[in-house]
Amino acid sequence: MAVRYVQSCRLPTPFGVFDMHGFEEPDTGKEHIALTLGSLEGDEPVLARTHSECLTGDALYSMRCDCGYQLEEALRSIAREGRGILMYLRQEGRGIGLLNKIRAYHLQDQGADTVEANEQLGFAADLRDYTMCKDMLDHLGIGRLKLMTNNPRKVNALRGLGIDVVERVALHVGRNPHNENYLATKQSKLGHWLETHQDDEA
Ligand SMILES: Nc1nc2c(ncn2[C@@H]2O[C@H](COP(=O)(O)OP(=O)(O)OP(=O)(O)O)[C@@H](O)[C@H]2O)c(=O)[nH]1
Ligand SMILES: [Zn+2]
Repeated sequence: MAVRYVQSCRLPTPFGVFDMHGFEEPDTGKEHIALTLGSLEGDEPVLARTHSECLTGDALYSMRCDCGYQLEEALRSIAREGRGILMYLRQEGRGIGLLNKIRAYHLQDQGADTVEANEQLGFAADLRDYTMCKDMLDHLGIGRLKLMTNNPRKVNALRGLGIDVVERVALHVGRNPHNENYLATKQSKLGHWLETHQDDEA
C-alpha cells in the first residue's frame, strides 16, 4: 500500500462543490488529495485528472508552464460533466521538489531547457511515481478512467499499475509567450502530445 486513507470533507469551489479525500504515504508522510464530484459508482468511465503539484503555476499564477491553466480546465470539465475525479499529487517539480525546481528554473533562465536543467542538477528528467493513484482509486471504487492529459508516460504508468485508462482526453490550454519553449521541449524530449489538432494516440 502506497497511501492510506485519512478523512474526507466538502470543498466548495467556483466550479462546483467537490468532496475532498485526504491520503497519506505512511513511509514518507507525504500527503495527497483527491477531489471528486458526483456519483462515481458503476462501469461508466470516470473523467479524471492526475495533477502533479506545481506551486508556482497552481497557486502563484506562473506563466512559465501550463499547470495552473490545466488545473482550472480540469476542474471546469469535471463540473461540466457532473462527475469526475482530480488527484492532486504532491510531487512538485516532476518529483525534485520546490527548491530544486527553483534551481532548475535558474538554469533555464540562463539557457538550459527543462530537461537539461534537471540533468545538470543530477536528476532524471522525470522522477514521478504514480503508485498512490491505484490506492486512491481503489479506495473510491473507481476502475475505469477517461484521463485528461497530454503526457504519454502518465498514461503508460497508470496502465502499468492496472488502472483501466479507456480514453485519453487532450488538455491543451495556457500556451503563452513565456511557456512556448517549455512546451516545445515537453513535446520534443518528453513526448507530450501537444499538437493543436484533436489527436487520439492513446
Ligand atoms: N523539474 C521541473 N519541473 C517542472 C518544470 N515545469 C513544471 N514542472 C513540474 O512538472 C509537473 C507537471 O508536469 P507536466 O509535464 O507539465 O505535466 P504532466 O502532468 O506530466 O502532463 P499533463 O498531464 O499533460 O499535464 C509539476 O510537478 C510541475 O511542478 C520545470 O521546468 N522543471
Ligand atoms: Zn507548472
